[in-house]
Amino acid sequence: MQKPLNIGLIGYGFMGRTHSNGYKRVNDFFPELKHRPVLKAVCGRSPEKLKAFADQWQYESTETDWRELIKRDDIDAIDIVTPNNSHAEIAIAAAEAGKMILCEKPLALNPTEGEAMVAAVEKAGVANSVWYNYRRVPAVTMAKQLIDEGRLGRIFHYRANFLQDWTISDDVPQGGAALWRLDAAAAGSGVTGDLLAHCIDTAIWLNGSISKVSGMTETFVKERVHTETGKVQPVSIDDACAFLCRFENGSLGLFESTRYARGHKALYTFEINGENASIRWDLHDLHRLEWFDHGDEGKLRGWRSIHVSDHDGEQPYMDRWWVPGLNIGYEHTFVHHVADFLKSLDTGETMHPNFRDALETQVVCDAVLKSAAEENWKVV
Ligand SMILES: NC(=O)C1=CN([C@@H]2O[C@H](COP(=O)(O)OP(=O)(O)OC[C@H]3O[C@@H](n4cnc5c(N)ncnc54)[C@H](OP(=O)(O)O)[C@@H]3O)[C@@H](O)[C@H]2O)C=CC1
Ligand SMILES: O=C1CO[C@H](CO)[C@@H](O)[C@@H]1O
Repeated sequence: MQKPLNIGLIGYGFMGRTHSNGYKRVNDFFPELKHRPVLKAVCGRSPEKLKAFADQWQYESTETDWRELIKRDDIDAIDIVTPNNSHAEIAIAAAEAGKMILCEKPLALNPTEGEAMVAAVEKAGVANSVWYNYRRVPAVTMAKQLIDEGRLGRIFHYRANFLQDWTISDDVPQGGAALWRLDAAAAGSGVTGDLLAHCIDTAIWLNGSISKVSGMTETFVKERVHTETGKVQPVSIDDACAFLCRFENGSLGLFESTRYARGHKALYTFEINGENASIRWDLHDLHRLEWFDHGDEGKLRGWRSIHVSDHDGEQPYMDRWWVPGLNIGYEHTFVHHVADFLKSLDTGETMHPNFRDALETQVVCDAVLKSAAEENWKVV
């Protein structure tokens, strides 16, 4: 008999759906887990949309004020899937109420908020995690295993991109419920916190801490209509950001993100070059890990395309799904995240990435933005 873990979800948009799907699916595919999420309550400010979501996803109850949700004795874990400017206030209140917390990325608007969040969860001793979900694409997890096994040897280069094209038109407004990502007050930053944060989280996980950065940003469309005021207002988020960095292990990094790469909707790629081998991964072909091994016999040496889908027990997560060779997708990364969170509760092991890990990413984002503004290198 599994122990119920009563979830209070705050926000019911894009991530509200991916997380709810994760909670519903997890025990079917990870039956050994000792906890079972229960969709106890969902919270949002628009009662009608909230009710429709609760009915569709079978939440037991709704709340229109997150403070009321946090006060409830029948909620064990608070899941924060609201815009970035509300993460800190909700998380700190939830920690003070002794709730476990799963928070969406980026952790906060800035490192000051992030530090207060880390202090709150660590003081309260509550389980916490941040949904940097791309770590749990099986091919990305396998890249981590190959690196940790020392197969790449000394690492020289890390490069990553996250490219989109949805804000190219001047007609896209900023702010309000749908377009909060273009409003610095709600989002904190543009592509740096929204997209590069994913690349930085993966990079720190795979290649260790970043010690110095030098960034540049651009805001291509300088003014947009604000959906709430109806007025044309300056745009203060970064539309594009690129940065160079040094990792503590001596390797060099090159990162780029933009919402102005025509033709790209959500292309996340990374490549790592080591002394003995290289790895390449692309979100649009997420099962595939490209692998070059200099130790291969000379005449057969070349890039291998490994389809990470074998359930012989050696490729991460895949033994939980279908027969070898069949694919899973984006949504499964959230199922894996929930599974690993529940496993951490079962075993007492620390879940990663947690608030402290996400603070490290937040600090790098902040240093990149400061470096771009001041046109100099920043020590992280
Ligand atoms: N891990 C990943 O890959 C991804 C992460 N994200 C992150 O997830 C978070 C949410 O993004 P997304 O789901 O796309 O956002 P959406 O705009 O789709 O949804 C936001 C939700 O938050 C609710 N909300 C806003 N303010 C409050 C409030 N004060 N109290 C209660 N509910 C509130 C809104 O409902 P209402 O208006 O009714 O209050 C809405 O349901 C962000 O931090 C984002 O960065 C997003 C996409 C992918
Ligand atoms: O991974 C992601 C994909 O793009 C979204 C924006 O469009 C991001 O918010 C998100 O974190």
